[in-house]
Amino acid sequence: MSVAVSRPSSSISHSFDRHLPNYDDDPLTAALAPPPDETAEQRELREAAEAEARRVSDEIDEQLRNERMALKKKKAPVKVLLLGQSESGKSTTLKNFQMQYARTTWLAERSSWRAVIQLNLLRSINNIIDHLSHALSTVPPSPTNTTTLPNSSGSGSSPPSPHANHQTFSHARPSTSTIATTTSTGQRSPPTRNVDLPGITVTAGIEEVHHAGSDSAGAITPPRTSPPTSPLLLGPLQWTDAHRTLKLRLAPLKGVQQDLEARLGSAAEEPTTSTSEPHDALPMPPPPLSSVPVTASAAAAAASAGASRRPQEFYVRSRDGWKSALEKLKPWAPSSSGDSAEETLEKRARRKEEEVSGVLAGCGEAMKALWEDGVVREMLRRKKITLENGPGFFLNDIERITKRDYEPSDDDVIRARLRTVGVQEYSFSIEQGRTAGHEWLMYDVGGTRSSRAIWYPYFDDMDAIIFLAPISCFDERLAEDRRVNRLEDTYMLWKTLCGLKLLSKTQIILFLNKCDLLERKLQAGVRVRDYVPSYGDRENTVETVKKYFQSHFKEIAKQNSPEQRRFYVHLTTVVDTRATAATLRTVEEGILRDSLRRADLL
Ligand SMILES: Nc1nc2c(ncn2[C@@H]2O[C@H](COP(=O)(O)OP(=O)(O)OP(=O)(O)O)[C@@H](O)[C@H]2O)c(=O)[nH]1
Ligand SMILES: [Mg+2]
Repeated sequence: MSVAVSRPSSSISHSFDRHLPNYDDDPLTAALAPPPDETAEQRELREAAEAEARRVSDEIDEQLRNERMALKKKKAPVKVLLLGQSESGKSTTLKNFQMQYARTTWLAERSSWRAVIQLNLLRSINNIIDHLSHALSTVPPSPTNTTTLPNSSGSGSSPPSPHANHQTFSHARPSTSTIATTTSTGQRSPPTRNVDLPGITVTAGIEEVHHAGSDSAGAITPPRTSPPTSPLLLGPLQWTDAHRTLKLRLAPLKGVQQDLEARLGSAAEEPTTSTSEPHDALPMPPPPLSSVPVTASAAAAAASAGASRRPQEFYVRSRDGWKSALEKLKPWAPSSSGDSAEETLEKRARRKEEEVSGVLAGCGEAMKALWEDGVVREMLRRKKITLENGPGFFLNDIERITKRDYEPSDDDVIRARLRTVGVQEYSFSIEQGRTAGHEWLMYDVGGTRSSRAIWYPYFDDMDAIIFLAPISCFDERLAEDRRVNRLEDTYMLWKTLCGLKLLSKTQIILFLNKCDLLERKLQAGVRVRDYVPSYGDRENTVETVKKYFQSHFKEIAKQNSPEQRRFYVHLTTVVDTRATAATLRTVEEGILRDSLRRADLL
């Protein structure tokens, strides 16, 4: 059949023309071809119909393309960045996520935290010993007060050090003294203690200790509670030879701390004050973000740009952070092969671990005696040292942690302190619940001032930011720069983040954290208005203070955001895993909903 085909006028038809030079015998082309006697009016109508068909077709193509992208986005992991100053609780929040949503990995990693927890405990003990040594150096040893060193059989463990064992000092007669101690929660224990160890008796030598506000006023807060009622408190501390013995007995712990620190690397170091630190809360100028992908090299580049300030801080290893530090400390799996060099290393490492556990087990009772000693507590109180409120506080768990077969609990891991160095990426898949199956990528960053330069490359492409603001810190100063108030620094950071145009469409969720410590401080009588003048004459109650801080953060966000954004806020105590689980469920669903909604809008 031969059909005459008039040349179609549309571009589609032209392209047909090019690729299929001869249609004469094609029935489909014949069917679609305009009638040979088409009038000008008909032709106009036909062409309009063709144009409309093309438009609809293009629209469908576009829609399909968008749906494909949205689907891809939906399948892509939800990305969340944790931000906030150092010790604000970022890693602790990440741990809560991991514990709740990636239980299998959590359980697999849990025992790796043992060394970190041991180190946390050793830091506290050695800190006390430093103060004790200083105090003892100022008093001459008593000729009558003598003590024997504890032997190592008490806890069934090996001697901590050859020179600390088997030494005998003449014995101190225990006297009956009555000591009230303060627990980590601020409660007083019954006033009944003499400190007795196998082979050692610590005589406290004071009758009563009153320190209602002693343990919770915070590191730089002068206690504002009523003065002690007992005049004995005002006198010199009654040091005895038992304290000297304790000091000697615990001397090997310094070396063990150094050993663990060496194994953990720079994450185990806490920042020290540097007055040359930059004053701005978020120091580095942002690089051209749109062109910077979230990669290890981008982070490393940004890091090295800031490295001139404090090189040791920029030990950036994107995608690992504390995870790799823990990796180093993972219990060594038994090797099935022969006596290879690797196995020798393994054996050595395992032996080291056993040595650490052995020393701790040997010193457990002496450590407990030191921490529970009334004179030592009184010394700490007078020096306004509140270890209970600090990071990695495990002094109330000495007995458990110094056991040779100690295994960290969930709670121990949550409370363990290991500074984040660089950026740690953590991925997990929600295991159950309404959002099961979704992949998440969480980024945890180091929060010290000099670490913040490496945050920028991560701002791009985040579904949400969780910003941790520790509201108990209103009376504290930054460890890395003692001139800067911690709350002030957090305000500055919050303001900067809210003001960034790049983040104007990113959901920012604010965690007003460390509410438990805030409560403790207020109960101890610390007044917010003494540190935050704008607080004025408001009541110094927990609820009023929380409300005040909340509205202040809200106001900063409102005034500085380039576009209006919803204010998401949660009052948290992220070491409280139960309460945090409920918060995280809300946060997780909210972030996911927002991420999917944005995907649909693409
Ligand atoms: N009491 C109490 N302690 C908390 C809370 N949140 C965190 N901590 C403790 O504070 C310490 C510091 O918390 P991290 O989560 O390590 O802080 P970070 O923000 O990751 O700090 P960097 O890694 O230095 O940036 C840890 O020992 C936590 O256990 C809280 O709400 N209450
Ligand atoms: Mg951290």
